[in-house]
Amino acid sequence: MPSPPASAAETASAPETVRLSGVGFGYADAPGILRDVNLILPRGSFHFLTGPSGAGKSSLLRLLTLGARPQTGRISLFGSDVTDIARRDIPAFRRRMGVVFQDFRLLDHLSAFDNAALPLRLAGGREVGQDADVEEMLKWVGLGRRMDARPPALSGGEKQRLAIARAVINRPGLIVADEPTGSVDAAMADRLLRLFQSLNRLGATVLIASHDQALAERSGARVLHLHKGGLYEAAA
Ligand SMILES: Nc1ncnc2c1ncn2[C@@H]1O[C@H](COP(=O)(O)OP(=O)(O)OP(=O)(O)O)[C@@H](O)[C@H]1O
Repeated sequence: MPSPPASAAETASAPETVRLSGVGFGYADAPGILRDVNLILPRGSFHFLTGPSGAGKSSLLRLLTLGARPQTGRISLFGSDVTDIARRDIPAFRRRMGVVFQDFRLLDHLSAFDNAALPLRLAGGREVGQDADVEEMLKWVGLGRRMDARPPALSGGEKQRLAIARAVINRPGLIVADEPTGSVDAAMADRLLRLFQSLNRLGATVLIASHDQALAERSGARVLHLHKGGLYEAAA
């Protein structure tokens, strides 16, 4: 995989990247999705989040990525309490996270290359070597021959791999991925897992929501399980 750019993966001195304390969350027609959830992701840790469909995995990730606010409890990221964060302060936190959404959220009018390069462009400027980093990352996820294609011309698995490349290109301190291997075969799932593991070794904190229990077990990562609103750590 590409060598890390000068910007360090993790700059905060806080020992925990994520802390949820007594978090409760639900929707008007689906209350109590999360009840009194406590979670600490130490800096540089790697966790899988499992649970049946509808258990609230995506909802939990949405809280962590500041796409929703908890109804009770507190959330802190990189050592800062973000429970009542002002909207204008959210982008600064988001720039420190790489998020792989279940529905990919790619920009259809941009090429695969430009989608993957977007976080680097948003972070400012075009540093020497950035384009080579993007190319190398796209090759790593098997899109070396599809760099000029736009998302509507990509398969589901290709879109998923592009979404992952975009999420990690900036070496974020926190990587949050929602079913990042749901559309790829087992060999590619293992390859993507290795990418997340490499980034984790470089210092990133990683949380992956997945139905793929076997992948979670193969990863050797700690496994968190959501069930009936509660979060449990599976026995090692
Ligand atoms: N925007 C929303 N408005 C109302 N209800 C919602 C909304 N988003 C999710 N829900 C409901 O909240 C519950 C939890 O959904 P969530 O997507 O968090 O679960 P999940 O564990 O990620 O499921 P899956 O594994 O199927 O992706 C489900 O019952 C879902 O129907």
